[in-house]
Amino acid sequence: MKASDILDNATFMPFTAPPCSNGPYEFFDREYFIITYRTDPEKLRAIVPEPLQITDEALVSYEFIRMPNSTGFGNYTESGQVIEVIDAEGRHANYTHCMFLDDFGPTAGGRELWGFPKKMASPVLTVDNTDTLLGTLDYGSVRVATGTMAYKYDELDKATVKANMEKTPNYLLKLIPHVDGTPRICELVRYYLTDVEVKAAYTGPATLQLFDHVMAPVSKLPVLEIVKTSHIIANLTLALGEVAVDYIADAQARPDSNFQ
Ligand SMILES: CC(=O)CC(=O)O
Repeated sequence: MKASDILDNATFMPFTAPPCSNGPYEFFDREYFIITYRTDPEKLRAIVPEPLQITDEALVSYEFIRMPNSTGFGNYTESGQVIEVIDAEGRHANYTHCMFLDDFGPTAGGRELWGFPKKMASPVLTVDNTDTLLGTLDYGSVRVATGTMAYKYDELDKATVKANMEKTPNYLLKLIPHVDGTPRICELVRYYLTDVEVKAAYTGPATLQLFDHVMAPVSKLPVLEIVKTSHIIANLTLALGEVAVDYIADAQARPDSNFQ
């Protein structure tokens, strides 16, 4: 195979059977169950990368997301934690801390393309006992998260939900090592959700329990108080990302730096 042929198709590995398509990445009936809670600000400060800053409220959204119908990634579920932050431009933004999926395609593609911090596990989002929205996350045989919410309790304004989803910048810390183990890509990546069509949006009383697991340490951001909840069904496109900060280039440009 010629180098030019490799470069023409150099996206995901394996080269001859990539785990996902090259996009666009559209989601139909994407269902979110989100429980936003207050946590320990010192624990957040220790993990949020600069120039992002935590908010005074120290909020984390624990999310269960069902994606029954996506282009390029399949039919899958994910669960994890997103931290509310202020970005360098002073905007309210999201920083994805960890996500656990049951589908290899978006796990590999999400890591390699945008830098989503995804691992494989077993999340479930369902309606239980007819009246309860239930989200669970198991890592191997161990339960690490359980969320419950009253099903379709109080309706939210769909236009407000759509506006918030589209205007909020989302950030990721993309890390890809060089073959010698040193950092090759170390970037803060920004992406947006586009073409959002909100089909249903509800809020209601909820509970969230997080349990200790060394490989899925969601309980390291403890639940102090639940402050808001939502259950949203929407069609949307996950847009490609842009590099907000290149930490390696910035370090190399500093005159006092010994980072090569
Ligand atoms: C790649 C993805 O799967 C993105 C997402 O989690 O929405």
